[in-house]
Amino acid sequence: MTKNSIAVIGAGKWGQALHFALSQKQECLITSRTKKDIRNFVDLDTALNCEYLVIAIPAQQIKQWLRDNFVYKNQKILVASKGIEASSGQFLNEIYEEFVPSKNIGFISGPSFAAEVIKGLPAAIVINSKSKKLYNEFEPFFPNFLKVYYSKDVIGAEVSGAYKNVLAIASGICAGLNLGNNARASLISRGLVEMQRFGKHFGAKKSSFIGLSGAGDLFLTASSTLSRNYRVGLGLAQGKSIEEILEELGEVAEGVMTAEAINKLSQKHQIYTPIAKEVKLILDGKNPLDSLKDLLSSNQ
Ligand SMILES: NC(=O)C1=CN([C@@H]2O[C@H](COP(=O)(O)OP(=O)(O)OC[C@H]3O[C@@H](n4cnc5c(N)ncnc54)[C@H](OP(=O)(O)O)[C@@H]3O)[C@@H](O)[C@H]2O)C=CC1
Ligand SMILES: O=C(CO)COP(=O)(O)O
Repeated sequence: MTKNSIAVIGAGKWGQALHFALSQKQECLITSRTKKDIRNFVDLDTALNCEYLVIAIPAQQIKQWLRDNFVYKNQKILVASKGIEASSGQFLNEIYEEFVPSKNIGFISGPSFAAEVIKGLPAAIVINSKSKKLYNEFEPFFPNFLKVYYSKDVIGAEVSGAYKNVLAIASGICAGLNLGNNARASLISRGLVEMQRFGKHFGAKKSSFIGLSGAGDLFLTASSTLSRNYRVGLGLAQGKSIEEILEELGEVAEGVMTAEAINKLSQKHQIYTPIAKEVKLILDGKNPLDSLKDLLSSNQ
């Protein structure tokens, strides 16, 4: 293993933005499934030899990717994905811990559109890890335009990052149906309470939901057309099928599969998650306006 070296794995939108950011103060390698014309693009074996890895592969693909490709050599890992595996209902920290000890794993959270990070615009993010040492080692790699905070609340960050994508779909639907700003603000703030309730069940700290990881990322994603998940919601409001929307998008919208994961977990653990439930019903074909009426009307 090459000491003090860093690589990004997954050269999609977020992987490329993180690679840009992490290349400001030192050399940062990057690799991906598909070979790309990016500076310092290397093969996977070279990347896996780095001491520090940042992995930006969509949540639904992580387990298989780790099984097929990952070789643990005591690397320290930052997980950049935001989602919950739908087939198993497993959180990403549970999946990663089968391959890497938890002291070597951290999660990036907070409001951070790749399109802005790759322009060097300022943002604040959080590294969430059981190990403060891991944060101390990763933090100096980040450029000045990214302020990096530390939190121990791995599950709080994971639930926030994943859940806000589902709520962004709901918010996009509300906007697309022209139900007004009042309705959308109600939905977002009730969504914040809903994701906090869900997270609390799995041991998340309440404070994570009012900070950058929770409210910060939710407000960002649920109010901007830069968000893919929000745009999925706009498409659903126009009556497009989810297949058509995802085809047009050509990038991952984690909220789609995470809605399924949350519904699975809510049923199993009896957690009240009405917005995630309606998003899943809409994805399965329910009329979006009927759903929003069911969520927002006083006589329901
Ligand atoms: N975009 C953003 O603003 C942010 C995204 N995130 C999160 O980061 C994660 C990645 O998102 P993003 O980069 O934007 O998504 P993109 O759709 O832009 O890219 C996803 C990348 O994942 C790779 N990939 C897909 N399937 C596999 C697989 N089976 N095995 C290996 N690699 C695979 C692809 O690599 P290849 O091209 O080489 O085939 C693809 O480029 C998501 O969880 C997202 O929620 C988090 C914060 C911000
Ligand atoms: O997580 C994000 C910003 O923090 C990106 O959101 P989208 O995946 O909806 O574009």
